[in-house]
Amino acid sequence: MAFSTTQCHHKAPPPPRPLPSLSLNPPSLSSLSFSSHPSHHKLSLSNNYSFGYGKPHFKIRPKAKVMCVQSVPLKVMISGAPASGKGTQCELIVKKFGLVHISTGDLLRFEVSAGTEIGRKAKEYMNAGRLVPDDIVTAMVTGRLSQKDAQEKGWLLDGYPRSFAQAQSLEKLQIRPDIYIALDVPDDILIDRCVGRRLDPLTGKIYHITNFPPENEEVKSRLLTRPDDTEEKARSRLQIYKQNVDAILSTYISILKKLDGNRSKEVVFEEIDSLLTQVQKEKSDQTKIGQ
Ligand SMILES: Nc1ncnc2c1ncn2[C@@H]1O[C@H](COP(=O)(O)OP(=O)(O)OP(=O)(O)O)[C@@H](O)[C@H]1O
Ligand SMILES: Nc1ncnc2c1ncn2[C@@H]1O[C@H](COP(=O)(O)O)[C@@H](O)[C@H]1O
Repeated sequence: MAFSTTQCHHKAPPPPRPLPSLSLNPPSLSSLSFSSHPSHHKLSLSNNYSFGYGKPHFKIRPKAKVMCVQSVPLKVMISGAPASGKGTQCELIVKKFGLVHISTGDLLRFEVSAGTEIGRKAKEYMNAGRLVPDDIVTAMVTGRLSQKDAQEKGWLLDGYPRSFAQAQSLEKLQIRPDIYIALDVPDDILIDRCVGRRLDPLTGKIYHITNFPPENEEVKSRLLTRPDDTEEKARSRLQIYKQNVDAILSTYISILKKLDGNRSKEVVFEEIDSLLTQVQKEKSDQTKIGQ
């Protein structure tokens, strides 16, 4: 099959709200206003209410609290080497759980294609398959996590943290996921997945020339290749991943779930689905107990 070799700077369409006010300074904790306290999820009628004029002749004394239990937003981190299938699983997770997908790679590609100051700084690192400096990425992620949609619907962080320092930045802001999913895939498979990866700039869908070929000629004709998906750059990204992974995992060891990512995407998703459903249930049970 002949595939387009056009290079792209987009893995997905631009984020719902572009980030024009991205600053290189991370927002302070107070401006992030993360709150998952159970009391914020209930409406309590604890007062007595009287109706009528003069001496009240009708009084309501609700004995029970009236509660409005909302589903508790999930906070998920997904990690793994380049091309381990994070983006592919995120498409499926978002469809089922409605979380806000925050991919640092996508955010950076958006900045690059928009020609912003951040994009100009990030481009040389990305094209060389190196990590973009922490201060740039951390400001971008914390800014996005603090937006209303992510706080209300829950979030799915993909591609961050990628270094111990990045993990510590989130810890300092008390931003912790409920679960940390790590996809494990052998090196030779990762390289093949990188080199064969193609992206649809229109839908953001991720394809592979042999594993997931496009549905028709129209889609095929518009597929793009990421500039950092050459074998050489993929190997460099993999090496950087290996240098950092243990230190990052140590931060999330208590909530770490390691999964075999070298199975069909449907089978991998089945396992993720069951883990997230379990976490969601535990969170919602805890909220009910807290009320
Ligand atoms: N379970 C799977 N089996 C076979 N191929 C897969 C599987 N999951 C994803 N792929 C393919 O592997 C390639 C990389 O997938 P994807 O973009 O989801 O990885 P990623 O972890 O998000 O990568 P990166 O960190 O480099 O952005 C794509 O071409 C995708 O179609
Ligand atoms: N968390 C990150 N820290 C530094 N650099 C990053 C981070 N996330 C993404 N990048 C850069 O973007 C490319 C592509 O990322 P993908 O997650 O593979 O889409 C990556 O190689 C870094 O240069």
